Amino acid sequence: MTLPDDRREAVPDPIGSELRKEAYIGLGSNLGDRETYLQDAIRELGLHPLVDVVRVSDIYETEPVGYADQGRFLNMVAVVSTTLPPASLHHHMKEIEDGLGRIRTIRNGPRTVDLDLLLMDDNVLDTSELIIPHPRMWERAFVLVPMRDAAKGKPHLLATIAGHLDRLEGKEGVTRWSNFNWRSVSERSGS
Ligand SMILES: Nc1ncnc2c1ncn2[C@@H]1O[C@H](COP(=O)(O)OP(=O)(O)OP(=O)(O)O)[C@@H](O)[C@H]1O
Ligand SMILES: Nc1nc2c(c(=O)[nH]1)N=C(CO)CN2
Repeated sequence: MTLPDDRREAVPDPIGSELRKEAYIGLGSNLGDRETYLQDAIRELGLHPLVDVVRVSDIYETEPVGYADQGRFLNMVAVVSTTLPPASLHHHMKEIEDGLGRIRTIRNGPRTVDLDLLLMDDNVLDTSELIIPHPRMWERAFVLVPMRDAAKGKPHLLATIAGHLDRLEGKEGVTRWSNFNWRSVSERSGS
């Protein structure tokens, strides 16, 4: 059935695009095979039926911040498109961390893989489990430098990132490590 033009907008979107949001997720690893942990985490993010990985940054090697006596991190940022509410997306991320062997010891300490929910469109949330935007993201060059890659084509967000980066110290501790290798991720998932 075709509707007259003036009625088309009233038809509900069958896949719920009005609920679809873009979420920025920061990933970090400084134990074991760091690059493989990042690739596995990205692959597993996209295995959820309601989560699509739509963009990824390059991978950066970064000096540890907060607790210095640990190895260098690899950090990157992924953007997912999802209809999940924030708490459910966060739950999915925690399951990935646990599945990839993350053991919580000291705050800011070494980890196989850490996933932080940075932004979810313009959502603002402050619960005991989840704060969005992530409360420390704007002061972390290891987040903002890769986020700049993932925010390509989003001028407003890019300007905000650039404003924070201008004021930040420690950017020299963030160096490009490699492209993110989509191919090896899809090879491992058999698609
Ligand atoms: N936006 C968010 N993303 C991820 N975790 C969050 C967020 N907001 C609050 N949290 C909470 O922060 C708690 C500590 O997280 P985590 O163990 O990853 O800390 P950390 O990585 O050592 O330090 P940081 O939080 O500074 O990155 C988690 O239990 C989680 O519930
Ligand atoms: N370079 C770097 N430093 C950190 C990181 C991280 O991902 N990269 N994560 C932390 C806690 O989330 C603390 N310090």
